[in-house]
Amino acid sequence: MIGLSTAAEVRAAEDVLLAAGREGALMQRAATGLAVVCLRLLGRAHGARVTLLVGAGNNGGDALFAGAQLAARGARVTAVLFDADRAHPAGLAALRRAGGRVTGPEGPDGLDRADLVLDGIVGIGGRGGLRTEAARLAERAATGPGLTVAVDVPSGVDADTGAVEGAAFAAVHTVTFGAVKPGLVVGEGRGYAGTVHLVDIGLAPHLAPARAHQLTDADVAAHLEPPGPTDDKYSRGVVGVVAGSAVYPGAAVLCTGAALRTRPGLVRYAGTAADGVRAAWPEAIVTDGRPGDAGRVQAWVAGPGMGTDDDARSVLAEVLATDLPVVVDADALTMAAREPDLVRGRTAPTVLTPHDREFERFGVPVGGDRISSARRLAADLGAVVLLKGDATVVAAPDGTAFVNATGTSDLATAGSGDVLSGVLGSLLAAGTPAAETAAAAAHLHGRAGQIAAARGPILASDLVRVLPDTVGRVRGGGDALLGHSGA
Ligand SMILES: NC(=O)C1=CN([C@@H]2O[C@H](COP(=O)(O)OP(=O)(O)OC[C@H]3O[C@@H](n4cnc5c(N)ncnc54)[C@H](OP(=O)(O)O)[C@@H]3O)[C@@H](O)[C@H]2O)[C@@H](O)CC1
Ligand SMILES: Nc1ncnc2c1ncn2[C@@H]1O[C@H](COP(=O)(O)OP(=O)(O)O)[C@@H](O)[C@H]1O
Ligand SMILES: [K+]
Repeated sequence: MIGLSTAAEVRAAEDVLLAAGREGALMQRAATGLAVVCLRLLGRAHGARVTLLVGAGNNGGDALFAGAQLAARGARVTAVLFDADRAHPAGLAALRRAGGRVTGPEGPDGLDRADLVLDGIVGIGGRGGLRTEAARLAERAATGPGLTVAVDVPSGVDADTGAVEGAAFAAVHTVTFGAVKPGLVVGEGRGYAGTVHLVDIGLAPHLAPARAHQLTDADVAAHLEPPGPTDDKYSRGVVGVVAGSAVYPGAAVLCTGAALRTRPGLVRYAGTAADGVRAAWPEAIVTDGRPGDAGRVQAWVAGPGMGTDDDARSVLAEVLATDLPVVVDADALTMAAREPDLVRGRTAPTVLTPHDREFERFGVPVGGDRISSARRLAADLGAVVLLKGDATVVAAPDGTAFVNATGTSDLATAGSGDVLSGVLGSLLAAGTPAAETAAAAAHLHGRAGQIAAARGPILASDLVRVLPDTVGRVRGGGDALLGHSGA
């Protein structure tokens, strides 16, 4: 599991080392780690043209020291100082000693010919979008030839939330220090950070336990244990699906198929799409009656394509009245938003899976801080909230959160959410803790998207088709295989 630490948590850990007089060492570790990544990205130092955008804080100091290391190896380094009087003095001296050039925001910045641009404008001390001068140069960097690399955090991105208010530096790579910050992997910030590289500067022993996490393939593999010699079709966890309708059986077919393909023990279906489900999945146990007619299950998935009329409402209420885990998706979310008391007060886990428009039906739009929004709704309803997006966020009522690392825009296709709810129901039926299980489902769904899209555009049914292969590859520790960048 990768911990995501806020700026305050990072500063608190830094303070312990600063109190021990280690300030210089911290910055040297950061700058050296940064220079090493830059060298790797450049492939060579000698003759490479590097522009540093340097703000007045320690973030600029990191850029200056790293620039000095690159200059010492023969790179042609130009530092653009936004505030010449306040630039990190030791960093500036080091750059000058190594032969780097120094200019101001109006000077010859080299951006039009740069091989690499380092964004040391602001780090975790930044507030709001970039100021005018910084915004102008960030824009030129984005449209110029140089590979854009952010120092610690892309300037203009809120390190804690990923919110971007105004202009920000668009990085292809971000080299971050001590811990991955949430804003690099969630919301708008994710798009500005690009590939995240974590540099260890010795903070780990002093960091507070993270309240937000990213799962790796190894974490998710623990939810995908193959059956043992004493297992049978019941012991692996039976999932029940209430979804679809006679007119629209597609959602039921996708959801049931995803549940079957994730953990092929037993899936029961109850509802008016029974004929369609039977035809598509002869392995499912199907009834056109009520949930109570379906037989025993260990978790329910309710919602995709089930409608929102009185019949649908009574089916949802029946499922929510059980003491079993329930996934509330799609039409079931619409009904739960109208009547939150259907969910509040349940003792068994409930997992709500809204996208932004469905989330808003519960009263408040998501806004720029997706983790806090998901946490608030989770605490309000006493339910796990899986907020879909390019980086899906999962929050538990106690504030524990997860940000998914495997999202791919290929998942933006009709029925993709129905597949996710089937995967999730299947994993929840094993009885594992709901929030981490929801995060594991989002991870697996994203991996399925990556695998299915390797050959071209995908349909939701392609996700279902590749699920067994996806499970196998995740079990096999596929992080490297699948190009997981993580941190
Ligand atoms: N502590 C340590 O030992 C270590 C710290 N490390 C590094 O230090 C970084 C934190 O440094 P920090 O605290 O000095 O703040 P920092 O991010 O440079 O920002 C302050 C500057 O930004 C400016 N500014 C603010 N908003 C702005 C905006 N919207 N647009 C434009 N400018 C804006 C603000 O200007 P002011 O408001 O003062 O005019 C001020 O000049 C951290 O991210 C990591 O890189 C590592 O070396 C490891 C060891
Ligand atoms: N741009 C994107 N990048 C990554 N994932 C996405 C993107 N757009 C949608 N998704 C994912 O695709 C799924 C879509 O779900 P949903 O909107 O419920 O679709 P549907 O209702 O058609 O089944 C979610 O898991 C969401 O996280
Ligand atoms: K920065």
